[in-house]
Amino acid sequence: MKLSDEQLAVIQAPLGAMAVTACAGSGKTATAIRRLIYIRQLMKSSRGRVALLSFSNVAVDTFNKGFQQLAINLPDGVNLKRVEVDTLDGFFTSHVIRPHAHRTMGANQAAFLVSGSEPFLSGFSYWRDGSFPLPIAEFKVGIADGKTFFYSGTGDNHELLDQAKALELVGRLGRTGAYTHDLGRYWIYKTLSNQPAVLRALATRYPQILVDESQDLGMVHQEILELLIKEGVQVSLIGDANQGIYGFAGADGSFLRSYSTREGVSGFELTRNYRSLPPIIDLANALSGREDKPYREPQPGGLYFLGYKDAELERLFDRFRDCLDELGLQHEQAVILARGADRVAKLSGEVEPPGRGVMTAFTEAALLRDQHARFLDAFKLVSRGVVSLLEDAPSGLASKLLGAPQEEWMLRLRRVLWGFTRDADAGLPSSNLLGESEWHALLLQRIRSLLVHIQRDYGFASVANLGNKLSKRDLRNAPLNAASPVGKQGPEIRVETVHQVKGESIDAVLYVAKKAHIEALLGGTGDEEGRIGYVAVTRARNLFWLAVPNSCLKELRPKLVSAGFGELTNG
Ligand SMILES: Nc1ncnc2c1ncn2[C@@H]1O[C@H](COP(=O)(O)OP(=O)(O)OP(=O)(O)O)[C@@H](O)[C@H]1O
Repeated sequence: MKLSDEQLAVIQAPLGAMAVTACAGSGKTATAIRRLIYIRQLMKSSRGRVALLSFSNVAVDTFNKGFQQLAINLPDGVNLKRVEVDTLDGFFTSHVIRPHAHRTMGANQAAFLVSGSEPFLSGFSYWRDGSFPLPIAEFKVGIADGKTFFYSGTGDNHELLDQAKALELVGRLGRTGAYTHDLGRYWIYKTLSNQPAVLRALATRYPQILVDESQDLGMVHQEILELLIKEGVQVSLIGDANQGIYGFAGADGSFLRSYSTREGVSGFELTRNYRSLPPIIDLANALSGREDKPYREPQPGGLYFLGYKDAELERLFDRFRDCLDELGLQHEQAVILARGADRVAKLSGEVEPPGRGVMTAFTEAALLRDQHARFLDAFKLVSRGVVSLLEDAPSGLASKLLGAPQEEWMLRLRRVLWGFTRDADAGLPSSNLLGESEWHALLLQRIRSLLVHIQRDYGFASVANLGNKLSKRDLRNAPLNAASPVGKQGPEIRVETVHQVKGESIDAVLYVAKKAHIEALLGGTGDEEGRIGYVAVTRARNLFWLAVPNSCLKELRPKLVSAGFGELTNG
């Protein structure tokens, strides 16, 4: 790969804090990895480490793969052991929460993550006059002028909580050692603020931190980074403010936008889009007001719109598949996008997991594993299911298994449950099997032997009414993954929300939109709905199809044509 001058300028800049504003498809991944290695080279024999932090495990995997490839050819002198890639939450969990937060929380054991569904959390609900109690898992944390506050809801729909009441609940939960995802950030901030030695040690160990996708940094993450900056850490931000689509979660992109104007921070730009064909970049430029340049030469593909109605989605998908075949694009390299999870479920004709109670957990886990390769979600369900079959499991066991257990026996048990979840041949049976006869019989047999193993090695007996709990009464004698008789078949191309494909490059995108989404897309990146449209458009390498409801086709046609879309007529 021949790096551009802009990419090289970022990679080879002298040591120091930087703000890199980059367009979609500009090779942030390749640039960030090389910068990471270059920083470590500049640090010479210093013992300090460099961390590259991002938001998703997928991004971390991509960075790690790229890093491994480059690392092979590096001279021995580069100290690659002192280079780390992690998610922001993963990084702060291992360096702050797990080893140190319990002291600030007042807990007598290491902190552990709870998902929100644990029964014991019902004792930590926030009671409001004349309304339902708010579960503590719905508490969100903000920071203004260095003071933390608790709220619930999102965006304009948020509700500031009674701070004294909320703080009492958070503190009481903290004393048990438990924290929810959102409260984790609160405890990181509190731990670093209240234990200066921990902050100092972290800053000494990681004098250089790069944050990718930094438009998604929320208020609390920003304040955590500010603490490190004050302590001398050089923080570099890389991101694209036009792709900020987590405003509802408190990330408004302002940290990235203003960072380059700070004293001591150098600003850089990446303005060449390596991903998309020129017509797609023209639209992205028009939406964002940028003038990014294409790298690829024109070739068949581009931007098109067509009408659809919900009753005829199959026809829409057929046409899309035909077009992929004509262009020689693989169906696996294409995606169908929708705005929300409900819509995704409808478009993909998703199969409802059959069963009740613990059986639903196992059937859903098998479907998640086999239909979506969502192993972690499947593991969570299997863990909860299995723990609910144990007579005398310690309280919070399922949550501890999902978090980061420290006790050796729990780590072993977690490995056993992971093995059971992943292995369709010896563990959780395949969802291709007939539900009532084959799948259920195998599940029962394997769960029984798993429980025997757990009793022998860990001392937990299983519940008495196992047969009842694992009843097959809701299973049909059809493959578990077969649609119910009234259900639809799926489109055979993966269907995702726009948020799920953030960061990806995809050959062909079909965005099945509603009128409001199209208007927002055409309105540009000034607001979050517009940025969501922008993210959808800029995932596409060769082809972007916008499916427009027939009911508003006439009204939107002129705007779409003037934005550069070609129309695909019916027939
Ligand atoms: N110098 C280069 N020459 C050729 N291809 C490049 C170069 N730099 C990056 N690319 C390619 O550009 C594509 C897009 O890169 P990448 O996915 O890192 O974009 P990104 O900046 O993260 O985009 P987004 O923010 O939209 O997700 C990748 O296929 C990558 O291999």
